[in-house]
Amino acid sequence: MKLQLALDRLTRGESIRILESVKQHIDIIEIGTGVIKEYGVSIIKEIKELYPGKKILADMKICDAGKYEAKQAFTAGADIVTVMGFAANSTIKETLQVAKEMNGQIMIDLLEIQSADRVKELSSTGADLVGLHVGKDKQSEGVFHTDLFSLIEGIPVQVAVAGGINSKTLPDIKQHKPDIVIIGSAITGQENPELAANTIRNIMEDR
Ligand SMILES: O=C([C@H](O)CO)[C@H](O)[C@H](O)COP(=O)(O)O
Repeated sequence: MKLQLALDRLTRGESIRILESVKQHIDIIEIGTGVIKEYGVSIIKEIKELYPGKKILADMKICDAGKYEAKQAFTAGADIVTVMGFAANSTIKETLQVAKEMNGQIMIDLLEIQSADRVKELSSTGADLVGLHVGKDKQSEGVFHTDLFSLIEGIPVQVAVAGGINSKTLPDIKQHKPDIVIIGSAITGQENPELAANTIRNIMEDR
């Protein structure tokens, strides 16, 4: 199980300060959609250069012009790029093709996808990594719940989970053995991000 740190709603300086304090606890650095919108894809390049040993996920949330946007992120140094599960199959396929050519990976964000049939269809296009995700705005109605795992039951995909996950909800989520746990605010929004990341890592590792 890998820990992905989501850098959202942060400045470049805040992102790097937090990364410096938590780097030993995390496996994947997610550069949030808003951060990419603020600084452009050059922030992907900058963070990859600072942390060459970490996988970088660019949360591009691609929903159209798949080839062009996936290329932008992979060229800048992303290892994984997100594409929305509601995008047209042609968009999904184009991004998967770019990932193959550029030795990267696509994570399909299942935000607001409610049908397992759609996940099956995505899997049949070649997608092998999906994200079960409760969006920031919807978290006021409830954060990530393990019920969401039913969407991928029996479908041969790796799974990431995201949406307000914290040290209290993680133990239950862990029982479902997700491949990647994505955590943002429960680390970046804390007074002591290093302590928060360490606590989360300890839960993941049963320490
Ligand atoms: O993808 C995300 C969201 O859509 C905001 O852009 C977050 O990175 C993801 O939800 C994890 O962040 P937290 O919910 O703060 O843990």
